[in-house]
Amino acid sequence: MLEITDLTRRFGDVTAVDGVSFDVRDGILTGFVGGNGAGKTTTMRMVMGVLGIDAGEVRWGGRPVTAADQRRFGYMPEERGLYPKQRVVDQLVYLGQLKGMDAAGARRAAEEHLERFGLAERSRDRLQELSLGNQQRVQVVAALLHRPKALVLDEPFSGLDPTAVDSMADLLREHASTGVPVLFSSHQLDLVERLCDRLVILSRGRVVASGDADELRSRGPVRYRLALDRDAGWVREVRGIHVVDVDGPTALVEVVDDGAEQVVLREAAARGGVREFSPVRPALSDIYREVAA
Ligand SMILES: Nc1ncnc2c1ncn2[C@@H]1O[C@H](COP(=O)(O)OP(=O)(O)OP(=O)(O)O)[C@@H](O)[C@H]1O
Repeated sequence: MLEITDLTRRFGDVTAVDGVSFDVRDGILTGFVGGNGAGKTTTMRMVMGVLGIDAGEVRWGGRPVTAADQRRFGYMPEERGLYPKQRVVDQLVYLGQLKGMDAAGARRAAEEHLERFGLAERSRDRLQELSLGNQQRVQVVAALLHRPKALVLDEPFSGLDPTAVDSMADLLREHASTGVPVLFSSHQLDLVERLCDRLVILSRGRVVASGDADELRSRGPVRYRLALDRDAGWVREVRGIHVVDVDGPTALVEVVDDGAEQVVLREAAARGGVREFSPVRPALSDIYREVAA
């Protein structure tokens, strides 16, 4: 497990990362979400040891992380950093060797992963001849090649088409299922919600929420959908609720005072013609907007 405690980094007057704490647990995917400039990249760089830490610490396996540990992690940096003119497979073999693999083992692993991503036929191409999405896949292969002990990926899904997103997600899940902690950043909340076991939401350098999707949703407002066979405008008169929307015979209401939904239900039943009265789980995007506001 990677434990990130009170991590802080300043650039001049800007505190890019401000006392950030969260765990990246073994065997699951943790999504790191936040808007532009929230501090995701800076946090990941500190975890990987490519940027100094002003305060706080990163622990691995219960003790402070070392440079030797970080070499055994897989990292996909924001600045992708592969060589455009070098052939795909040669560059993967080279990177594998830098990570301590022998040439034959690195070649085998590279070919296996390229095959997996449908890139086997491109392995002799120069990187710059590939589409941006395929270059991205090669970049992820580079991070995975040496069977890393932990994976830290900065925006691995950006620019990928839906099929590539699915194959990338399968690959990450497969690695996670071998007990590896996986942390990846993304702007795409819907994607993170679909793929992740846990989410960490960052805003202006601070963690504003973390947990699994259900836990986060349960912090959101409780809403009910009401559908009648006649106009639902009367809900506006009910106390203890906030009316989010009324559209003819349907209404969406938010419970402000505990139990106020029962008042709505009783009133609806008394008026007759209730077709539906059901709780609505808030979308994670609503929670995100609320906590990141
Ligand atoms: N090397 C640097 N020098 C000065 N300021 C920096 C540096 N790196 C990051 N920052 C600032 O730190 C803050 C956090 O940036 P960071 O890149 O970590 O955010 P992010 O969440 O990864 O954003 P994005 O999703 O846009 O990549 C921003 O205000 C950014 O301008």
